[in-house]
Amino acid sequence: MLHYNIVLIGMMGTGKTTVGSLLAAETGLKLVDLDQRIAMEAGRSIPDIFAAEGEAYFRDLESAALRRTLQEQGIVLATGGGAVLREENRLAMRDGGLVVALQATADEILVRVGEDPGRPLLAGGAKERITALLEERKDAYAFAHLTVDTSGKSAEQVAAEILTHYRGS
Ligand SMILES: Nc1ncnc2c1ncn2[C@@H]1O[C@H](COP(=O)(O)OP(=O)(O)OP(=O)(O)O)[C@@H](O)[C@H]1O
Ligand SMILES: O=C(O)C1=C[C@@H](O)[C@@H](O)[C@H](O)C1
Ligand SMILES: [Mg+2]
Repeated sequence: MLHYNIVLIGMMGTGKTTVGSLLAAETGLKLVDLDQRIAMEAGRSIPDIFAAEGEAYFRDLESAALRRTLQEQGIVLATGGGAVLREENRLAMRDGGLVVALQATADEILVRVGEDPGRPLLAGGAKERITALLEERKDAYAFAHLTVDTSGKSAEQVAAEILTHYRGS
């Protein structure tokens, strides 16, 4: 098999954690959620890190955690929505596993995440922020080996689609 790890990328609310957990259950790979790992290692929540230290500090923690995590084998890695922003991260992901981008429309993302205060980058108008971030980041998500449109599909359908590719890769 060419790729052992599966790396899920995509905007907030595209289903990385949900689909990642289904993939882990189906394959026996271990689910690692990068946001959860960063928060656990820092001993505080992601909104707290953003508020106290700023986004650049969070991105440094994220890059370091990503690099370390990708040294593991046999994982499904659900990354944070902005983990693709740095080129070094994109290269590490492509080297580290089958990179799958999950896509959804801004309207669908809004329904899924609501006005969640746990997502600092959506503060001050979730719909506008989601639309702007999707536009800003569309090139950054395009490096994936596989892109799956999740609109109108259940998380189970999305996971099944990914597994077909994973098993054939
Ligand atoms: N294919 C889907 N169809 C409908 N709802 C979904 C789908 N996938 C996930 N969801 C729901 O959308 C919400 C967000 O999903 P999830 O937390 O998995 O996204 P995420 O990509 O991990 O977001 P974040 O980047 O913020 O961690 C959850 O309530 C989840 O149940
Ligand atoms: O899209 C983003 O930039 C983010 C997404 C979340 O997963 C977290 O990593 C954090 O809230 C930043
Ligand atoms: Mg998640």
